Amino acid sequence: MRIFKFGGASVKDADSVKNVAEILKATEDKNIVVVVSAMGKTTNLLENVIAEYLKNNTATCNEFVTTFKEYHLEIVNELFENTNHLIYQKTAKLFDKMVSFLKVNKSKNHAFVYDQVVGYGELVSSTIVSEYLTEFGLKNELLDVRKCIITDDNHRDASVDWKITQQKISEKVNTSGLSVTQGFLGSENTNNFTTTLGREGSDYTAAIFAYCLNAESVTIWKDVPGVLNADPRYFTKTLLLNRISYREAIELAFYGASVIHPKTLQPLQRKEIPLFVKSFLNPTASGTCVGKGDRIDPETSCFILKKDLVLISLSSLDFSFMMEDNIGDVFKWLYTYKMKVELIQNSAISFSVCVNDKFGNLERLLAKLREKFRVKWNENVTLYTIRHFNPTEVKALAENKNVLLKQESKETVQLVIKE
Ligand SMILES: Nc1ncnc2c1ncn2[C@@H]1O[C@H](COP(=O)(O)OP(=O)(O)O)[C@@H](O)[C@H]1O
Ligand SMILES: N[C@@H](CC(=O)OP(=O)(O)O)C(=O)O
Repeated sequence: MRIFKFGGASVKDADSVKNVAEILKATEDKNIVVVVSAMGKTTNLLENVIAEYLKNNTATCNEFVTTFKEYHLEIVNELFENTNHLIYQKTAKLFDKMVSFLKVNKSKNHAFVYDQVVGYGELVSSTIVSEYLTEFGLKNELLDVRKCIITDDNHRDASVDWKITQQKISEKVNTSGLSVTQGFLGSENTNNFTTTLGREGSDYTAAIFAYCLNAESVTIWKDVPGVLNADPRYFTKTLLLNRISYREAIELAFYGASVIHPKTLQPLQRKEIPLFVKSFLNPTASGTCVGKGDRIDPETSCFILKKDLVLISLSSLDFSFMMEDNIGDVFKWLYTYKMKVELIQNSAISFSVCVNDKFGNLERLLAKLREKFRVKWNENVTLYTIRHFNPTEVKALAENKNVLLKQESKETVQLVIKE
């Protein structure tokens, strides 16, 4: 049994969906679970629907809904010649369900509404991919992942209930055929409402299936040749990493190498299931293999960056030390306001923390911190991380940049830079 994950870029238009079918056709193994994400940038589009909906901007919300429908219908029109094909009814049903949720919903809980709406990206894309594979001659079963992955009710960042999920996946997945399912989604155990596993969480979905099915491997198909030693969006010279250890991959993903979702690696490492990162543009190339061991091949420095972070610097109002009690309070509030902590540094009377304000709570956090500390902050900072650095590279990176903070350990240098 193998797990293949196709992300937004690999199903962004009709040609890409056709390419997915070609990749599956060329694979000798027929026992595959295919995990698909929403097409292209659909999740961003649905985030706009939700934002406008919650602001009661009905006209703008409806415009985004129309764009969502038209985008998918254009892909369907190109994929299916028969205008009476069942796919038209199936997609129309999903569109109607989404719209009627928006009509009848009374909840103002952003995270809850978000999960109920954003999930339609994956529900529509998996339906189109599954129907197209059938049309193409690849018999498959469309699985509702919400009947397989069971989570708590922490909407937008739900945690998996591994015991029930294991049981459900074993029951629902036909291990001798091709299944297509949705990435990113789960459902609440108590009432079946849709939950999501965090943005870009479909890689993690693939790892959950792999873990529960004791899969032979996971392959995530990307628009890059594999894991590179630097983010190709920001660095012109990059090198393909042929092989990396789980530990190295966890570190890279944690520091922000967005090619692999950080939660993906732990379940795979626990069962020593290899992860292949391959190019859907060049499927026969070997890509990157993440597996056992402790090295990276080739041995090289890796450059990662995270943008749009906030650096908060605190000092005590009365010149007292920043000790356990003060720091304990800071962490309690960071947790309460759902800040993702990227880096911390402290001295006797000051404490700096670089955070990702994923849920838009910065103002509230700052207000709370001001009750107890002198607070300074810088928005829109970038955190650069260099693993296996050499000093010349660090110097070159920092040149002509406004470095607000630097932290160095044996293997890693991190710089917080105001661009
Ligand atoms: N170290 C890296 N190696 C390769 N790609 C990277 C790296 N860091 C960031 N990326 C970015 O990750 C993208 C692929 O991941 P992602 O956008 O999540 O794909 P998908 O949504 O299709 O699954 C690449 O297009 C690339 O811009
Ligand atoms: N569609 C979701 C989940 C996901 O993982 O997408 P992708 O595989 O395209 O990163 C998102 O954009 O967050």
